[in-house]
Amino acid sequence: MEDEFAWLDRVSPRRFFQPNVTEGIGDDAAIYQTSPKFEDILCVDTLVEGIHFARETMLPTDIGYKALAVNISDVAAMGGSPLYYIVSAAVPATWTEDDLIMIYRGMRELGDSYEMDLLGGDTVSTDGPLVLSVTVVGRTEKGKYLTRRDAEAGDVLVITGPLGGSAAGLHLLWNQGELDFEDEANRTLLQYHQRPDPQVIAGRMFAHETSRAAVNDISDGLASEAWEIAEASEVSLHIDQDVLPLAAKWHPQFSDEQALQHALFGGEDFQLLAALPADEWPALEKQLQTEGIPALKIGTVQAGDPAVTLHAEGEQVPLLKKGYNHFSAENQRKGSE
Ligand SMILES: Nc1ncnc2c1ncn2[C@@H]1O[C@H](COP(=O)(O)OP(=O)(O)OP(=O)(O)O)[C@@H](O)[C@H]1O
Ligand SMILES: Cc1ncc(C[n+]2csc(CCOP(=O)(O)O)c2C)c(N)n1
Ligand SMILES: [Mg+2]
Ligand SMILES: [Mg+2]
Ligand SMILES: [Mg+2]
Repeated sequence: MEDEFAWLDRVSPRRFFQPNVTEGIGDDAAIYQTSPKFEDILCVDTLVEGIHFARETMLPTDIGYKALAVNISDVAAMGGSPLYYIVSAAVPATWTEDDLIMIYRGMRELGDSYEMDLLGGDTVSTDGPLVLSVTVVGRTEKGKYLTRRDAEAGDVLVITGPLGGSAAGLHLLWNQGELDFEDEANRTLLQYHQRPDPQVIAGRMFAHETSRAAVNDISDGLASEAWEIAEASEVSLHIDQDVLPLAAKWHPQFSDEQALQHALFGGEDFQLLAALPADEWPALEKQLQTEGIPALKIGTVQAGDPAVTLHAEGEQVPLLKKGYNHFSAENQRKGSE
């Protein structure tokens, strides 16, 4: 298999039996209406040992925290609040009962902060790696959910915070023999990788404080997620390289070019990327700042065939639709080592 999604189209149902489904396969999460006031949000993401984490890169508490965080991030990208979660764990003999308790402690730490309830799950043994699959249910007010389809020419393109921190943190973990965990600059990058902060408040603001917004969370890298908005909305996105908030910009270990590559293609940052009407941005920016969210305008939306262009020093370069692909030759090799 070379592509994560080519086959999906062939198995996607062409119609729904249930009349209350409003969004099926295709966005960050599914949406179905459950009451006159609300729509429910449903999503699942999986973390696999050796692919998403390793014993060397994450404590059991971090693994649990991140397994839930990546799902809350998809709820945030739909403009909702997370409510419930269930967990499927495939556990090899190399992981102890204490490890599992710590994984659940990490999940609970984050879940409690959102007043989410753990409602169930499933546990099986495996002779493969540890696999954790978390399903989250969230909710948003009727008609208020956000898709990737609503970007229009003239919009501003906004990001909720620094990019590339997760990839830089992972790079430190793998490549820095004696990593100084007391160093503040290192700790910041490790935190981005090990305990990403899903942008629920920002997602709620995009849903409620704009007349329209197209939103995606950054799991596979800015380039890849920008392309998803460009394709779903049939617009051309223009990103200004000089204003991109690079998480590793001031870290002595990374060159500016490395920090940029991590931001564009690294992934797992879990910031929200949003396109919204330009005249609504100044007021929203102030509201986001009041909440302590360092959101920034990083570009614009223009009419044209789906494309993403990076502007730097008077030059424009097309940004490749490159991001983390589970089935690329590179990642296949890594997985089988
Ligand atoms: N195996 C699958 N079966 C059915 N639908 C799937 C499957 N894998 C993905 N999807 C659907 O495809 C869409 C895109 O999934 P994808 O996992 O890329 O979204 P995401 O969670 O935003 O990204 P990431 O997994 O990188 O965090 C979603 O609507 C998802 O429900
Ligand atoms: C040990 C280890 N090696 C590599 C990575 C990097 N990584 C794994 S999956 C992924 C993209 C998001 O996945 P998904 O599309 O499933 O959300 C990235 C950037 C990691 N986190 N840990
Ligand atoms: Mg997503
Ligand atoms: Mg997913
Ligand atoms: Mg996801």
